[in-house]
Amino acid sequence: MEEGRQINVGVLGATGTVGQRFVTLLSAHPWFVIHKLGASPRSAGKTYREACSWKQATAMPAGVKGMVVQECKAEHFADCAIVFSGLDADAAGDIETAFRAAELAVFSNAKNYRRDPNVPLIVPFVNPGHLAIIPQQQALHSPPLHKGFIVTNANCSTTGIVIPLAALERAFGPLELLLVTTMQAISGAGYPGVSSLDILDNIVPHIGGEEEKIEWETLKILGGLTETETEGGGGLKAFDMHARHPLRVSAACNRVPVIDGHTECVSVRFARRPPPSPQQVREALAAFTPDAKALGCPSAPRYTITVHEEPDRPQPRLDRGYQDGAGVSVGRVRQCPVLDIKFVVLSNNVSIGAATSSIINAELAVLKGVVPA
Ligand SMILES: NC(=O)C1=CN([C@@H]2O[C@H](COP(=O)(O)OP(=O)(O)OC[C@H]3O[C@@H](n4cnc5c(N)ncnc54)[C@H](OP(=O)(O)O)[C@@H]3O)[C@@H](O)[C@H]2O)C=CC1
Ligand SMILES: N[C@@H](CC(=O)OP(=O)(O)O)C(=O)O
Repeated sequence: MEEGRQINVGVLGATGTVGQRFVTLLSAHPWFVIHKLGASPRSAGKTYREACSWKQATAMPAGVKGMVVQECKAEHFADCAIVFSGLDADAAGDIETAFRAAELAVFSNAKNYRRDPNVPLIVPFVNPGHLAIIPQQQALHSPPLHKGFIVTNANCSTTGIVIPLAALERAFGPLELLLVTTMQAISGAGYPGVSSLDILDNIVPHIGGEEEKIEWETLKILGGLTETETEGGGGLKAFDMHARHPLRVSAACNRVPVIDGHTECVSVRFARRPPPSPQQVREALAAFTPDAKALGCPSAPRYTITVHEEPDRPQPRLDRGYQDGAGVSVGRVRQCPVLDIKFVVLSNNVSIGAATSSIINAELAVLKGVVPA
């Protein structure tokens, strides 16, 4: 990335929970400059200040207050090199496809294209190599210039766990079994989210579709790209989740009365015997240095995984704001009498679970030359 170079970006769904986090982070970004904001037809034509019910702890950035919110039509965003999407999933499918067809680079939080074998599902500290599928996606979906593409990031609960899981696989080889129980914040449901009468003084032991997403997304992210022979003879890359990754996953998801920050209790079994000790696991987690850090992504946190020694950490209220929510916190690493090792993960669902991941994915794409700098 050329020194001092600025890249125009747009934010779709800019008025929502994730969109507001995008706006906050991008307003202070060294490369990306917010050029356009988009939301539903209900908000289009209003200034951002009028359209948005601002829920961030910091003030709305001065530079966006007077910007006029656009309808999410590609022609309004034609002069953006990158578009970040915090769109509601009901709207994201058609809009993101239209933006890709209009030759735009889309970095999406929505679930719609995560399963598509030609769309990378990227957690930036885990599988940036999956950006390699983009030329194939462009050839299929982005004629005539082959410039447009969609990159998705993962479900927020998946993101929180795959970061420590990737660190463990890098140090100790493949994982065989994973059991995870989540305690997910209300902000994960967007704004206005779960009604107060449902969530105060309560726990809701069901989040629609969440367990299935954790179970398959983990395999796509930790799995690899494989070459398959096509009729014409050329090698075609594809995500071959199950064949590549031996892991079996079971997730149980709960909504709890916490505003931000998903807490997850994880137990794992390693394929290699004997398994590592809790102390070896702590050291491997703390030492984990992802490519995003080595390559110099400006939004990568100093510590990807913070390992707590205190017996009562991590906690959402105390740990979700550390490093602006860009890393994950792990604690209570101990022996599991049923599998091998168990621990607790805390991740900020709106930051590393959503907007921060998308932004680092875009930084990686710029540094790797996928998006021209
Ligand atoms: N919250 C979280 O922790 C996480 C969320 N996600 C995903 O990110 C996406 C955004 O989530 P979140 O911010 O929580 O959701 P919100 O409900 O808070 O925001 C949704 C946004 O989508 C816009 N929108 C709704 N309908 C349309 C439409 N027809 N056309 C254009 N824009 C529309 C809304 O605009 P308007 O204000 O005008 O209605 C708003 O800006 C979702 O797909 C979600 O699943 C992923 C990971 C974590
Ligand atoms: N379902 C998550 C947030 C979310 O929107 O996930 P997804 O992007 O996978 O639909 C939660 O409620 O905490």
